[in-house]
Amino acid sequence: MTPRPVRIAVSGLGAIGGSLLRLIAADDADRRRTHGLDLRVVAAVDSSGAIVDAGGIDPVALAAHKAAGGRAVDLPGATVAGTTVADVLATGTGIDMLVEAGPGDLETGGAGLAAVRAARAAGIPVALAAKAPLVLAWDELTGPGPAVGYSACVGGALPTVTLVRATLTSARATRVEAALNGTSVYVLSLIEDGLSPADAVARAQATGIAEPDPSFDLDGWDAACKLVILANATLGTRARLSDVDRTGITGVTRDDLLRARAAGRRVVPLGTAVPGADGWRLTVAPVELPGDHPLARMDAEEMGVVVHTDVAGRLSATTREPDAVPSAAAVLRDILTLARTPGR
Ligand SMILES: NC(=O)C1=CN([C@@H]2O[C@H](COP(=O)(O)OP(=O)(O)OC[C@H]3O[C@@H](n4cnc5c(N)ncnc54)[C@H](O)[C@@H]3O)[C@@H](O)[C@H]2O)C=CC1
Ligand SMILES: N[C@@H](CC=O)C(=O)O
Repeated sequence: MTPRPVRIAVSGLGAIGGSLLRLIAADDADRRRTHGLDLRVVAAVDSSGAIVDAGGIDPVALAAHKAAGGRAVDLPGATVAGTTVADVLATGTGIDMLVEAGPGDLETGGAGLAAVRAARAAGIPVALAAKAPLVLAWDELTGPGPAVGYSACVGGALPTVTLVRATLTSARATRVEAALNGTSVYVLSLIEDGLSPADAVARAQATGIAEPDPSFDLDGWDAACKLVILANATLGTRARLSDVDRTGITGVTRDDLLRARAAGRRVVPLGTAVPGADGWRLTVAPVELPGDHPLARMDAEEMGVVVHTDVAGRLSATTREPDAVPSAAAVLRDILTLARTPGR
């Protein structure tokens, strides 16, 4: 059977967008036969503006152009189409799916939330890497209308929401623990190894996992976003960012890390959800865990989640992600899932 075309607009062409372009380019004939889809990038947006090509933009050329520091609007042969996803949609270029992988704006949702809204208003499903739109507009984006995939928003390639939901089908969570900010795990580990905090952050940025403004990671905002999304998706609650009691990792010293290690313990940047009389209590903070805790055994490049339940035991899962590629793979997973959803 001929693979069905899926025409994709990618907004945000950095670590995630660039990795996704390469994964799409690597989607060879064998893989297309397996999943039955022919992924084509027909629009791309970065901070310079938007480009469209109904016949398909070469993902390898665009990824290489961006990696070399180029702007999307300067891609040779590209047709410029304004500056936003709404501008792209107005050109009438057929778009089947939006990938939103631009920067997060936790105040207003910024261009990311506007892009998601424009796509959904046009009947187009969205695969999100950016968390801010979901955190700010959970009910809207998970309510009626085109589907929104957000696998990459909750721990890279770890299918966190799927695993926790499946576990809680027949059980109640008594406590959820999530170490889902890879940058914080990595930075603490490098500091423990003797690097200065500044050098550790620079190394995290070089891998592509850190946010452009590292305070988003180090001050616990990213972990708080992930905890809010996980709680809303799996715990039957409607949490907001302001519900999270948040402490970042900047106060943790090498001495703290070594003292914990010498006592057989480990300092882990942890998001925690605990049921209380008034609903779920959500906390993000560096926590000293006993050495045999599943999240204390993670290495520098791992993230993980642990769900303690009443009758289904203790689920724990981790993922090792040295760069942004696994998160881009999670976006690709959402693209394929959304495109194969009946009714599309
Ligand atoms: N890097 C990672 O490992 C992961 C990142 N994310 C999220 O994915 C998003 C992208 O992350 P990265 O690729 O690491 O960031 P990045 O900083 O490497 O890339 C951001 C891209 O967005 C573009 N951009 C800026 N303003 C824009 C606008 N108004 N419209 C469209 N594009 C615009 C920039 O030109 C750049 O191409 C962020 O929201 C991040 O939180 C999610 C999972 C993992
Ligand atoms: N900055 C984030 C990237 C993924 O969401 C992290 O460090 O985990």
